[in-house]
Amino acid sequence: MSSSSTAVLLETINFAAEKHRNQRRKDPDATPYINHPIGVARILSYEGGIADTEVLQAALLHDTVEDTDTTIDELESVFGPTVARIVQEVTDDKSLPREERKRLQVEHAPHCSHQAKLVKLADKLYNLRDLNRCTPTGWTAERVQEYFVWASRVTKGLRGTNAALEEKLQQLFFERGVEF
Ligand SMILES: Nc1nc2c(ncn2[C@@H]2O[C@H](COP(=O)(O)OP(=O)(O)O)[C@@H](OP(=O)(O)OP(=O)(O)O)[C@H]2O)c(=O)[nH]1
Ligand SMILES: [Mn+2]
Repeated sequence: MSSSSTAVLLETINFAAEKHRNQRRKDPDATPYINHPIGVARILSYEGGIADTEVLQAALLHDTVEDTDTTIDELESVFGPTVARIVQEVTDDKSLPREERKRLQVEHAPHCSHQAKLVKLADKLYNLRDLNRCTPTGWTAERVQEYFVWASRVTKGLRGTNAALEEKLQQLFFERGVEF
């Protein structure tokens, strides 16, 4: 693979797009899922000022292991150990019950690497903005509010990682009346 970061990022976007090709978001328009990982990487670059290529790659790939047939070993062989490790850190164990997965995110957030914390901040910021944009199919207003409350608990454990992203998250929690 070329060592230019532009070529590396294009290779990574293409890999993620192929992996998520049949997946859609839960919004009423069934937006292509790939819009989410691209948007998370773009938040890190454009709003967070992050230029670390491996963090941007991990953002692009962050839901491939959780939501597609991709394995951490595959990511390691294609993109190297650092990118694979960051994705591993932000991957939920889908064999666990939902409540347990949610609890573990709150518990683990403060212990993640700086690079993984950045991806987690941008992931939450994207998803909360998406909830403000429209309600996922089948979600009640209560479930949306619960997601904000839970996200604020995860985000508290990520403090001191990126001031710009944390301020934007804080504003979203404030608008919802959620303690942060
Ligand atoms: N807001 C929103 N979220 C959507 C939409 N479509 C898919 N999602 C995904 O749904 C997840 C949040 O829904 P939940 O019901 O709380 O989680 P679950 O799918 O893991 O059970 C997020 O997963 P994630 O990215 O892995 O993040 P996390 O919530 O697990 O941290 C988010 O990306 C959509 O239209 N709007
Ligand atoms: Mn995500």
